[in-house]
Amino acid sequence: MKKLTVRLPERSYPIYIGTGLYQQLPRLLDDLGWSHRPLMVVTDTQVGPLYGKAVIQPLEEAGFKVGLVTVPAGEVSKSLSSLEQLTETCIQFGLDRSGAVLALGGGVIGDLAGFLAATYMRGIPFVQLPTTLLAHDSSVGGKVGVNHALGKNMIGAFHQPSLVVFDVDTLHTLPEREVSSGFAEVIKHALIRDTTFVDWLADHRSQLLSLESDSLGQAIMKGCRVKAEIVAQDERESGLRAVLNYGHTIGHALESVSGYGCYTHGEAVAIGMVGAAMLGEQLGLATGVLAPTEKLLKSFRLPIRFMEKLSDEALLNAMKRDKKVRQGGYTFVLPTSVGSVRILRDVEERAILQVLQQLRGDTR
Ligand SMILES: NC(=O)c1ccc[n+]([C@@H]2O[C@H](COP(=O)([O-])OP(=O)(O)OC[C@H]3O[C@@H](n4cnc5c(N)ncnc54)[C@H](O)[C@@H]3O)[C@@H](O)[C@H]2O)c1
Ligand SMILES: O=C(O)C(=O)C[C@@H](O)[C@H](O)[C@H](O)COP(=O)(O)O
Ligand SMILES: [Zn+2]
Repeated sequence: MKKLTVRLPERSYPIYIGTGLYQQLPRLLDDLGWSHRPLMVVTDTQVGPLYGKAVIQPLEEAGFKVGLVTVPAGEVSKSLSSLEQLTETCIQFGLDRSGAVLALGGGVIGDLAGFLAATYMRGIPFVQLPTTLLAHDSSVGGKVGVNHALGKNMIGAFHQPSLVVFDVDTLHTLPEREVSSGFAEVIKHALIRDTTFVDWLADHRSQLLSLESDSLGQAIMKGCRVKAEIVAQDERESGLRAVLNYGHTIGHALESVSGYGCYTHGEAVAIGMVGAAMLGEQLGLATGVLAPTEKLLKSFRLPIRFMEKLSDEALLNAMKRDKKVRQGGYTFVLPTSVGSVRILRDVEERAILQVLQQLRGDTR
């Protein structure tokens, strides 16, 4: 088991990455001083039947009172109506302020259950138990929330977990599409910060896609390290943290305009990173970024173009509502070279339209 600490002034917490970790949950919760606290496990219809018992049984045997609540699998569950249902279940279970939430699943469950924990009785602690590769990103950093039809993650909070336990054994049941989707955020962490990580990903592609545990554990650790270092410097995104949004200006627009769930989050971010590379090169900020970005994403089976039918107007409107926008100007995280990025405000609409044109081509 490997350990990494997210260092924050008032609420540092550990991330454990390894195999067979759910057996150790009672001890890890005891270490937090949580012995015998009531716990509510939040999961989805796909993950619950696979891993619910493995999480709950050791905790019950150690004397914890554990409830379980399940939402439908998929992005549609990241909604205010799910939050309301979860809140009702917690009240009926008798969860009080001595209790805690355990988020067992991918990023949808992490964001939703984390937001439940942030709002329930004005805030109780929670633990992230990520089960997708993508969730190496979502389980770290404390951004929790739900979607609105008009925009991704429009309703939410910053609420850090007390602990992250990533049992990589769970990744062996992930559908192939979700494995690739997860690599989009791993690649993002490399592209924003670390050329050697970019090269390492290209060199280890076949081991990674076949989920070879040593390489996979290393990729998760490297990705979490990039994220943890940035969050430690800017917990609430007053500046630097926005670099973690690389590919998300276009990515989030694609997700909301195509209808949540049409593209996975990772697929949308992959296309968004290609768009950012096109824009960066067009604006003269960078050269030689687009081709390696496209090559790396394609090699991890990720899309690099989007559907013809999505309109410019709808995508631009969504980008105007992006959370990075200040006083109306389109805001992008753009590459300056492979492994480094900068934030650019007030990007001209004409330049964005050219990129959207270049990005069309997926006819699904
Ligand atoms: N808070 C953050 O910092 C942050 C960062 C990145 C992404 N996100 C959010 O994360 C969400 C995407 O997360 P995701 O890609 O994990 O999606 P997800 O949670 O919907 O999981 C993808 C699919 O895989 C299934 N699944 C999960 N684990 C499984 C397993 N081990 N075996 C078999 N099936 C499994 C799920 O049931 C689901 O159908 C988006 O809403 C995105 O906005 C948040
Ligand atoms: O943690 C962050 O900060 C990120 O931007 C990570 C992103 O991968 C993630 O998708 C996040 O949820 C986006 O945040 P948002 O504030 O743009 O909704
Ligand atoms: Zn993301």
